[in-house]
Amino acid sequence: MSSGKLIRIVAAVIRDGQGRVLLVRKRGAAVWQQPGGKRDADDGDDLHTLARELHEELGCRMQREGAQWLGCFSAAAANEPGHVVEAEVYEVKAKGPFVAQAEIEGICWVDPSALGDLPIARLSRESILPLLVGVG
Ligand SMILES: Nc1nc2c([nH]c(=O)n2[C@H]2C[C@H](O)[C@@H](COP(=O)(O)OP(=O)(O)OP(=O)(O)O)O2)c(=O)[nH]1
Repeated sequence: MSSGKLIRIVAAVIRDGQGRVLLVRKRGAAVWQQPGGKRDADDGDDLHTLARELHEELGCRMQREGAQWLGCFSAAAANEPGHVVEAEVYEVKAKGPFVAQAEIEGICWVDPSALGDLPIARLSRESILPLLVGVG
């Protein structure tokens, strides 16, 4: 993808026992997206970024063991017009409860095969959630 400024993030797929996927909506944002975010200078690696972001957003503890890299995907960024988001995406397990923290307005669990007309960021709707249909 060539247009726009690039925002690099690390994003998480967290699933429940029924295969539903956890999405978050940031305060003031219109669309649902994967938990995660930009790397900090102090982060040792992608899983460190993810564990920090998941704790900040959801108050949960991520397990590094068993994390599975799903790929690197790009789309028009949801909350920053004119920017492109590029995400390293990992499926991870985390110990809940999952509770929306300050910067998060809400959380929801979606069935990737039945998204309906829920407003979902393009990266998730077009690249990440389709990978998960009928898997696990
Ligand atoms: N975290 C995340 N961001 C996404 C996804 N899809 C998507 O377009 N984005 C966009 C939203 C924002 O424009 C940008 C990431 O910003 P962010 O707000 O999540 O990152 P952050 O928490 O580290 O940001 P900041 O508050 O420190 O600026 O990428 C997604 O699935 N997860």
